[in-house]
This record gives sequence, C-alpha cells and structure tokens, in this order.
Amino acid sequence: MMPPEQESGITSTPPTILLSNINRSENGSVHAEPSCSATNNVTPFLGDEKPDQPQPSPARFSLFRESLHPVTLKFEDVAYSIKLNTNKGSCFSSRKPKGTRAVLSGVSGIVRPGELMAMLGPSGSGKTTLLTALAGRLPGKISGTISYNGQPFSSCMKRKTGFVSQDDVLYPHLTVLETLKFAALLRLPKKLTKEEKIEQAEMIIVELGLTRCRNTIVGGPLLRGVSGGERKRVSMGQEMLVNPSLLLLDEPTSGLDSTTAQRIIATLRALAVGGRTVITTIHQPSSRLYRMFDKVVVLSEGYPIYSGQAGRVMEYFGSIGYVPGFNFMNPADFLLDLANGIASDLKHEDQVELRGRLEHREDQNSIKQSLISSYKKNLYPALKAEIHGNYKDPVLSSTRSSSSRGSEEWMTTWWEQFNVLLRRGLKERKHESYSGLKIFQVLSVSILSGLLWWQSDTSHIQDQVGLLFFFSIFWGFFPLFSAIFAFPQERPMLIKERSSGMYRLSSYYIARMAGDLPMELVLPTVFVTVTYWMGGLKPSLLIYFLTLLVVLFNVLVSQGLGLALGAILMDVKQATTLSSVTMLVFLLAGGYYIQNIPPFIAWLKCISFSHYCYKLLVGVQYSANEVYECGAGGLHCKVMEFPAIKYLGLDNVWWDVAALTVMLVGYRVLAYVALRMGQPH
Ligand SMILES: Nc1ncnc2c1ncn2[C@@H]1O[C@H](COP(=O)(O)OP(=O)(O)OP(=O)(O)O)[C@@H](O)[C@H]1O
Repeated sequence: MMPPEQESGITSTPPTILLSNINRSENGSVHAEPSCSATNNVTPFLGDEKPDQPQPSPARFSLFRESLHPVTLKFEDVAYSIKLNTNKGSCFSSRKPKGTRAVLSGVSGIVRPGELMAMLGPSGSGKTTLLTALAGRLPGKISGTISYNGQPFSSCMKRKTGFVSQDDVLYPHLTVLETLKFAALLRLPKKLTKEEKIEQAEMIIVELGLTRCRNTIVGGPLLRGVSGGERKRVSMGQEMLVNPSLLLLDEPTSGLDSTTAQRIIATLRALAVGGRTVITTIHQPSSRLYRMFDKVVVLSEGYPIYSGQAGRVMEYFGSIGYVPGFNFMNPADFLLDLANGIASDLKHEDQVELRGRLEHREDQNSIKQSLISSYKKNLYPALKAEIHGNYKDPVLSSTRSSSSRGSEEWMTTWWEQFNVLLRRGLKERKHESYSGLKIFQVLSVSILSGLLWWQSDTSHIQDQVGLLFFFSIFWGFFPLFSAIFAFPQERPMLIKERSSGMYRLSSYYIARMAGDLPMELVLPTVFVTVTYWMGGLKPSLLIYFLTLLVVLFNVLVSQGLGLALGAILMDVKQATTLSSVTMLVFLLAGGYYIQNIPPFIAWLKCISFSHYCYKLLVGVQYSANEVYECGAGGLHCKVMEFPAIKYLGLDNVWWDVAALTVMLVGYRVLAYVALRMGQPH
C-alpha cells in the first residue's frame, strides 16, 4: 500500500530550513517521523529573507538546541460542557444556570513530534475549545484524558508549550523588535545573558521574515502598525522564542491572503519537521495547504467525524459511502461540507447498498448523525488502540514535578521580571501617560483655577478653604478614573503571559505600580505648583511642600482605589459607574458642603479619603492662633472658629495620616488579591 502522502499526491522533498536542520544535526533527541516530509514548492518564512539581509549563521542557533523535547500528545474522549445562564442584562435579574450545553463530545486523537495536525470544522464546531483544552488553558472541568508523553499537563509542560491565540494579544505601541526582545528577556532562561536573549529575538525576526518591519510599531485596531500577517508572525515569534516542543495555534491564517497563509502553514510545517508537535485550527484551507497537514481532526457540532491521517480522508469517507461530486475537489471543502451535513456534491456509487444508504440521508442532521456513528464504529476503535498502543512516548527531560513550585519554576528572577516589565510598561504607556491631551487637561484646569482664585487671601477664607477642598476632590477623581482602566485593559495580555508562565503576578503588579508612579506624581505636582502660587495660598515654601505632599498622598490612595475597583470588577463600565457613585459620596461627605450631617450617616466621612486629605490641607494651611477678617470694620475672628474649619476639628492630624496610610496599603493589597483570584493558576 502506498504511503498516505503519495496517495494524496504529496511530493516528499525535505525543505531546506535552517531551524529544522540545526535541530536535527545538533539535538540527537529530536524525533522525526517518516511522514514528516514536506512539499518542496513552499517557501516558508524561516530563512526567507533576501540575500542582502543578514542570515542567521548555524552557530547562532545553538541557543535553541537544549530546550527541544519531543512531545506526544494524546487525547481521548475529550468532552466539555458550558453552563447556560439567563442573562437579562440587568443587575437585578437572576442569573440561574439554565442547564449545560455540550461543546465537545468524545473527541480523540494522537499527534506525535514531527507532525502537523489541523483541526477543521464549521464555525462554532468547537475547534478553539479543543485547542485551548489541549493547551491546558481551558477553565472548568474537562472529561476524558489528555496526556503529554503519558503525563498530565504540568507546569513543566506549560513552559514547553507555545499557544498563539486567534486574536493577537500584543502591545500596540511597541515595535516588532521591542515586542520580541521583551518576550525573550522574560521567557528565556536565566543562564543566557541579556545579549544572548536579544540575539535570539533578532534571529526570530530574520527567521520569520520580519526584518523589514522590525522597527515598525505593532499597532492595533485604532493604531496603524504592521500588517495582519506580520502581526500574526510576531505572535508566532513570541512563542517560537522559547522553542516550544508543543505549538498550538488558533486560526493563524484567518484574514490573510492565500500566499501569506501558505507561507505561515509552511513555517508551521517546517517547525514540525524540526521535531515539534504542531496543532492548528484552520477555517478553510486550500488544497495546497491541506497537503501540508499530517493529521486532521474534523468536528461537527463538537462531535468528531474524522481523526487520523490527513492523506486518508478520501479513502475513509469513500469507504463509508461519501465521495465528492467531482474528482479534484479540495479535501478541506469536502470535509467542511460533510461536517455541515451537506452531501449534495456526492456522486452515487455504483454499489446498490451504498446508493441505498445515500438516498436515505435526506436531511443534514441525519448525515451528521451517520458520520458520527461511522466514526465511532470505524475509526474510534483503531484510534483507541493507537492511543493505548505500544508506541513508546518520549520522556519529558525535566524531572521537576507538576506540583513543584518556588523560585526554580521561573525562567528569570523576580528582579529581572520586575525590571523588564517596568521598562516595557514605561515604553508602552508613555504615549498614554504623557499624552498631550492629559497634560493639556491638567494644565488648563490648574491655570483656570489659578485665575478663578487669583491671589485670594484670608479675607476670603471661604474661597481659600474651597480651593483646598477642590485640591482634594480633583486629585481624588482624576487618578481614580485613570486607574480603573489599568487591569481590565491589560487582562488579555496578563492571562496570555501568565498562562505561559512568563512572570510572577507580584513582579507584574509591583512593576505596574512603579511604572505609573512618575506620571501620577508629575501631573499633580505641576497642578499644585501653578494653582498654589496663583491662588494666593500661604507664600511659604514649607507649607507649599506640605500641601504638595498631602495631595500626592491623596493621589496614591485614590489610584489604589481605582486599581482595586478595576481588578475586582474587571469591567470598565461597571468600575466607572461604581467609582462615580463612590466619589460623589466622598464629595458630599467630605465636610465642605454639609456640616450638619445626621449622626447615623456621619460615618461616611470616615471612609472618605477626600475628607482626610481636605482636613490635612486645611491643617497645613492655617495655624491655631491665626485670625482672619470676618466682617466689615476690620473685625477679626479666629480661623479655627470659621464654621467649615471648626467642623473639621483640626486636632489629631496623625490619625488622618494613619487613616490614609491604611487606605494606601489596603486598597493596593485588595487590588492584588482580586487580581490573583482572577488568574489562571
Ligand atoms: N465560555 C463560553 N461561553 C459560551 N459559549 C461558549 C463558550 N466557549 C465556547 N462556547 C460555545 O461553544 C461553541 C464552540 O466554540 P468554539 O469557539 O470552540 O468554536 P470554533 O469551532 O473555534 O468556532 P470559530 O471557527 O468560529 O472560531 C460555540 O457555539 C461557542 O459559542
């Protein structure tokens, strides 16, 4: 019998791909299956740069060779259900589960090192869900078994797995080089020097044909950057950096022209030939692309209708009575039609028995049912035997157990992670933090308030106290509303990077805090400086500095609350609504507008950081024996007797400092805990 490649007309000339050659020559452990040959008419991105561009020398690939460990992935009877909720879109509507819906049912397969497996099926058939389950990233209970070299998914396996999601989760303001450089610094082992890690990133750029756009920003939906295909390759590059033994990609070709799609699949093919296990979902591959797959799994509404050699599909479906209507039909189109329950292109076989069977398949559901039962009857037993067969799984070289935790588990030290994340955050967010709009906003408000309160003195104490209250409110609102966006916006990136074990949550969190600090402190400093001196507050450097200090303290507390609300709700809309209500309560209970609050609700001021800030600002501005002009005819009154100040009661300022300190720490701890609870483990 002919090998499947020949049956499906595939020519078998190994591609000249640097990466696979190096792996094969330098790493004896790489497993190459006989079926790993590739078509010879495909130019993958690996090493496809023009001759005048620097080509990676084989010696430079030596960084790669140690971490490739062949992985055989087996999955058997994988099933997954989602809970259905009633969602009436109201906070008050009940969200009781309405039952469950099966997304995957009894899917099995086996893919070995050196093989490229494709998952095909109509939209919504469960491809992404299966891929995510195989990548060990699917939350909830999955039934069936998924094993990696005979073992369950572990933290060790996590680091050997590359996962490229359908949506490219990348920082839009970083260039291609920066994106890959930061990923290299975070993901490559600490035994490599910084220069070696950067060299690795440069190498990936050359390999993936990204040299021309290495200094172009990645971009996003609202920011023009590299093209869709280039962005996809950057995502792939981030995963290839760690030389994953198992690479999973969700629709890497969607939205790309056929040539680019072809080159991406050729790149995957080349990576598989180099000894990796590669699995990809794909929507509608051309027959040229289809020929590059070794294995295919075809899903129909979560049920498998085929799982096995890509070159044998026609033979199999022919054997159960399904043959395409014309001879040169793209196998992928044929499979998708079948998965949709469409058999209109089928030409009836001569055999009476088969014809009879075909004529009875009138509607799509019965075709699907028939295909599912045929799979169970004809394919599943052989597949099961193969999964449980005598094939000896390669052994994962790492001796670390899945439960082992601690510093050994991380590729880089806490400090390195913090450093890289801080630099990356500053680079990515400098556009946002130092945006002209934000600076204009703060400057215009400060100048306007400076003009409104122009050289006010104690003869207008009511106005001065109002200015101090405005300080506390403006610098309560502004940082709060900036901070609530932080974690909801970064969530996809955090999930992606934490799922591949790139860094600790604590290093990310502290780096985020530290990265926000400069801007959080610069803008209020500018504001206070302008408004303080224009507004005619006490012309004393000491009092000015103390005022600034109190405002900065307030900013940090308010930012902490914003971060906590964002992290708890992880939804900008909800967090913004809650923040508005909170700040309104703080504004009213702050002690400026109302001084006769009924006792049963007076406690509100105790939880208002604006109240403490306002109290401290007034305490700093006025001394106990100070007097002000309180009426016509030069009448002087004690400042402490002024109703708004009297209400505040300026004694025990250290209690106010202590309250703000508790809030400063408390909100940030709360934000961290909320973030940790929402994290994949
Ligand atoms: N968390 C979830 N909540 C609700 N429905 C879900 C969830 N996850 C998956 N589904 C549903 O499960 C089905 C399979 O989804 P999946 O994304 O795996 O399909 P797919 O084959 O990858 O589709 P596509 O090709 O369009 O990306 C869909 O009907 C989807 O709506």
